[in-house]
Amino acid sequence: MVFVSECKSTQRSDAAATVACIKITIFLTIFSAIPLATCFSRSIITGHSCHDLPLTLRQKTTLQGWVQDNDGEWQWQEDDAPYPSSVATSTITATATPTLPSGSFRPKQSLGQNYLRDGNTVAKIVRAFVKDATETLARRNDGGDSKLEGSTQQTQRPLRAIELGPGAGALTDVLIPTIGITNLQCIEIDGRSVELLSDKHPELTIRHQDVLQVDYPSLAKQPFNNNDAGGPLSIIGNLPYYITSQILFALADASHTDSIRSATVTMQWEVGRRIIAPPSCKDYGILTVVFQLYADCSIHFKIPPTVFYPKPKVDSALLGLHFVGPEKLRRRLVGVRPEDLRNVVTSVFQKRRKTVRNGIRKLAMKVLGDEERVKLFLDSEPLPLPEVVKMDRDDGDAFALGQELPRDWASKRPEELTPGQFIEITRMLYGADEDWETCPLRNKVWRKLNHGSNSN
Ligand SMILES: C[S@@+](CC[C@H](N)C(=O)[O-])C[C@H]1O[C@@H](n2cnc3c(N)ncnc32)[C@H](O)[C@@H]1O
Repeated sequence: MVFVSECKSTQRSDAAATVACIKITIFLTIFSAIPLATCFSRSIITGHSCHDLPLTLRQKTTLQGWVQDNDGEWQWQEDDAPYPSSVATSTITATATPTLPSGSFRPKQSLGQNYLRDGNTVAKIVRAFVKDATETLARRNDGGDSKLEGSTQQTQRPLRAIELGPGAGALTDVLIPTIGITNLQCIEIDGRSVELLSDKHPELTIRHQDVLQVDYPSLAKQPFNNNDAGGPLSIIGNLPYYITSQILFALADASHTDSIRSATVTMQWEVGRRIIAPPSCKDYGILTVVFQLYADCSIHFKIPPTVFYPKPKVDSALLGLHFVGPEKLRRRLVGVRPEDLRNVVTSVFQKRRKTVRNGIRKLAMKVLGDEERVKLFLDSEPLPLPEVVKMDRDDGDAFALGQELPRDWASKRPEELTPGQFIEITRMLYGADEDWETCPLRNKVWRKLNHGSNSN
């Protein structure tokens, strides 16, 4: 358009010049549309977002990653896209589900408050939650009557649900008649929501608390009602996206004690893609390695911005995470300590464009102490697989099938290695507990040290 108006401003009467001008305009229009069209068609075919577009053509996001603080402790730096400003209230119809109390209840962007306003989506999320929670119990083959690690209590009920961030109760209102009010507890930081929900559902237990400070193992031991003796929890939540990764890492840690069995949670679409990414994909990273090791993960469905108030600029996903639990996790880790694995994956993914050799060198120096030993480690052949992994591999277990390291493992890029292969690298660098069946799984490995209770 700019080009056309410039052409007009010359006011040339020469017809040939005008025709040339129009041709150039058409050419430029087509030319500038090619990258967008390519990206659009590729995203339809592959489902991938257009990460490789220049920043001018896509939304700018903050960078993610692990950063080491002054104490040498790794901290996860959130990468979730900043929340866009609220859409004008006038564009939201009065029939939205649920309605927020008029006047006083303005969504707080700082708390990631994007409320569900579509009854169908609410119903789909609750259905997916019930499916995840019951399937996980069935997968473990124990009908839910298992003991929590470190507890003598038996669970009586298969479903004890925790809703994270209930807000004005869009999900809560449907969960209560579905699973029963005494089988549900909510955790919410916003006092306005706590008051609103307490008025609406006086019998509901709502914990006025920061979700990042929840001590899941002790929550799992507490009975929810008179017929309950405590037991594993099933999580549901339309999460506040600004702390998605931190919430998920806390759940992974809680699965060490079998305190959490399943999680059915919304998240930014791109974060969901990272969790389910296959190796050699640009979405593959720390979240992938951790959650494909700790859980069976799937995306239930994509959620458009239009079902939220205010509308976020990003698409969302509903994910189902079925935690494998301490027994299977120990079998997969074969004596490797999760904290050692964390050090390895955070080191190499900090330098994801470099080879594993370059990404792990500094950590190897810290662990092994001298250059010679580091060189030996980096040049060494993979260890023979532990017997239990061979057995699982022979049984066709998908995780074990991907565990063997290639001989040139050190010259691979981090995203080319499977979660099982990261376990093998960690075993080579740190060694592993011989008695893998009882190897300790600490309370805090993936979550931040200042989150949750101080026990470890
Ligand atoms: C995306 S909204 C979901 C609200 C409601 N469940 C819905 O779907 O309409 C996220 C909710 O999490 C709450 N929240 C945000 N940060 C929190 C935190 N650190 N601890 C507990 N709740 C938090 C917000 O106040 C809000 O109610």
